[in-house]
Amino acid sequence: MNQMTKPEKVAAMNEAKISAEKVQVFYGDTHAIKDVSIRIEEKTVTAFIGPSGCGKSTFLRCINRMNDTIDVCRVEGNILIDGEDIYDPKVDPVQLRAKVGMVFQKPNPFPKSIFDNIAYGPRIHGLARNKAALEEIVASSLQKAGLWNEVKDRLDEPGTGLSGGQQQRLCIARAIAVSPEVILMDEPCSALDPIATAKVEELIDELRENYTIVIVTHSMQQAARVSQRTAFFHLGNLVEEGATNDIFTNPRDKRTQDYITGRFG
Ligand SMILES: Nc1ncnc2c1ncn2[C@@H]1O[C@H](COP(=O)(O)OP(=O)(O)OP(=O)(O)O)[C@@H](O)[C@H]1O
Repeated sequence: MNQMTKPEKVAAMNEAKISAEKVQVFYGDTHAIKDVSIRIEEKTVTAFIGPSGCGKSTFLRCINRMNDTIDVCRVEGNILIDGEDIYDPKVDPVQLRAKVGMVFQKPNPFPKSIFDNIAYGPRIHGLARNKAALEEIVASSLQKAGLWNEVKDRLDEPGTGLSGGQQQRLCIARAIAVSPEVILMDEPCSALDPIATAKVEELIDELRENYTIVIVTHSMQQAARVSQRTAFFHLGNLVEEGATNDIFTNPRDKRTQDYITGRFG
């Protein structure tokens, strides 16, 4: 009996939160993602790296169907989250994007108060029973994003009045407010100075306790600092994926080695 249960347990521990199989993405005639299969582990930070134009953002956007919003874009293959096909016609993309939140390169707070930036998602998804419950969600989201102490006395002020780094943490808090399971980050620090970058990186490290995080970054130092897994893309192909430390110290493919040693890209 014990012999039966043990392998099952091991399999469960290795279960992927996100599993992509033979994904192809086309923008009209441009074949941007070529036959990409990857398993992304739960409560782990996975970094997507690779030279400009290799398809990192395109593949990231497949994970919450943001590419649906681009007319010429066509996605083929399978992407499962918790074993469920996210491209199934029964899946509502709005619900999917609450479960799979996204943070963009440039902080993009709504032209609303700090409070309303966070309250917006919970309101449209009906997550709070009353005003007190909404206030509780706003406070806890800002706390989780490490911003509460800086903004608790100015919740009625515009989100756009915060510094760039604070705005990015506001956007992370906004993503957290609808209780996502996965957070996609597309170069979240590229518009931030080194101090704000360090704060966001610290936050990413804390968030991985509760969320599965996928981050696109041009900074190999950042990938090395924040991620446990790294995937290297090149010309639309996923060249290799593995433990971050292995990818940076012992890459299997010459293209990865050339990229991480600065020979191209
Ligand atoms: N909206 C779009 N319409 C047409 N082609 C696009 C679109 N977005 C991306 N592409 C093309 O798809 C390919 C992959 O682009 P993508 O932005 O995913 O690469 P990336 O690795 O994220 O690049 P970068 O690091 O420069 O942001 C490129 O050839 C790009 O020109």
